[in-house]
Amino acid sequence: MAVFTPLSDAQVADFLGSFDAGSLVSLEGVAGGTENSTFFVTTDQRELVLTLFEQGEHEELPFFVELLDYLDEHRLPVPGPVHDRDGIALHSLAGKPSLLFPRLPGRHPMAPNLEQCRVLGDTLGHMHVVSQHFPGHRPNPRDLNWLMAMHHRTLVYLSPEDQALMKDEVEIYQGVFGDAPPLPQGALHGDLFRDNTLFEGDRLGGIIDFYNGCTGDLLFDLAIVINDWATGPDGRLDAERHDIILSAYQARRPLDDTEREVWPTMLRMTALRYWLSRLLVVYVDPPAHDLTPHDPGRFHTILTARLNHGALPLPEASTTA
Ligand SMILES: Nc1ncnc2c1ncn2[C@@H]1O[C@H](COP(=O)(O)OP(=O)(O)OP(=O)(O)O)[C@@H](O)[C@H]1O
Ligand SMILES: N[C@@H](CCO)C(=O)O
Repeated sequence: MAVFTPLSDAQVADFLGSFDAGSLVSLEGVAGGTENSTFFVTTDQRELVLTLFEQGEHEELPFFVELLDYLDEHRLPVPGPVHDRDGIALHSLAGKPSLLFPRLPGRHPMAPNLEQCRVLGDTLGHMHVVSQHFPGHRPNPRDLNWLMAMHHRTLVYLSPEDQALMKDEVEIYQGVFGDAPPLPQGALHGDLFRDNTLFEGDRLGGIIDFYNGCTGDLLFDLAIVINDWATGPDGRLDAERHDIILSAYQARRPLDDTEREVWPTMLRMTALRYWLSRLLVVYVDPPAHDLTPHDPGRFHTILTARLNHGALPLPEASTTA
C-alpha cells in the first residue's frame, strides 16, 4: 500500500472547497507507489488524484508545479496540477504538502508493444524539444557529481569484484564526460520508467511522477528510458524496442555528434545510477515503511550486459518515424 497518511472523507471534502472541482463523491487510497500517499478522488464533476508528499525536499515542490504547468500548457500528456480559485496549486493537508491532479486514463505497460514504444519515444522527443525552453532550474540531483559523492557509501556491502566495477566505472564516466563538449540541456523527467506512464491500448494516457524532474543533460533521460523500456530479462538490449524508441525520438530531436559519441557511456552511467540508488535504499538509508525495495541486482545485470555487449548502433535521425 502507499497511504502513509490516512485521510477522512470530511478532510478531503473540506480541502476540495477551495477548488472549482466539484464535491466529494468517493475517496480511495492507491496501492501503488512507494514514496508519497496517493488517493483517487471522485467528485460530482471529475476524477482526480490527490498526492500528499511524505518525504523529499519540500522546497523543491514549486519547481515540479512549474514544470508540470509548463508541459501541460505545451500540450504534453502530463497531469497539470489543479489550481484553486486563487490560482494556487500547492496546499497543505494533514500537515503534509499536497497537490491535486486530473486522473489520467490507462495502466502501466509492463510488457510494452512496439507501438507503445514508438509513442513513448515520440512523446519524450516532443517533451525535450519543449523542455529546452523551460525557464526553471534544478540541477540533476542524480548526475555524475552525485555518483562520485555517494558510491563510496555502498562499497562495503559489495563483493571485491563489484567494488572494482563501481569504482572503475565512475572513474571512466569522469574521463568521458569531463572531456566531452557540453550536451544539449533542458528539463528532464528523471525517472521515466514504464510504471511512470499510463497507456490505454496504444494511446498514452500520460506520464506521471515528475518528482525526479530536474534540468540537465537531455540524453540522461533518454538513456533511463532505453535501459527500462528496451531491455530483456537478461539485461541485454532488445533491438526492436531500442530502434523504434530512438527513431521516434530523433524524428523530434536528432541527437548531436557529442551525444552519439557518449551514448554507450550514458547508458552505463544511468544503469549505475539506479544500481547505486537502489543499493542506498537497501543498505544505507532504508525507509521507515516495510514495502519491498526495488532490486539493485537488476541494474547490476543491465550494467554488466552493457559492458559485455556494448550499445547497439544508434538509428540515424529521420523525419519519418
Ligand atoms: N495523475 C494520475 N492519474 C492516474 N493515476 C495516477 C496519477 N498519479 C498517480 N497515479 C497512480 O498512483 C500510483 C502512485 O503514484 P506515484 O507514482 O506518483 O507515487 P510515488 O509514491 O511517488 O511512487 P514511486 O514509487 O513510483 O516513486 C501510480 O502508480 C498510478 O497508478
Ligand atoms: N524508478 C525508481 C524508483 C523511484 O525513484 C527505481 O526503479 O529505482
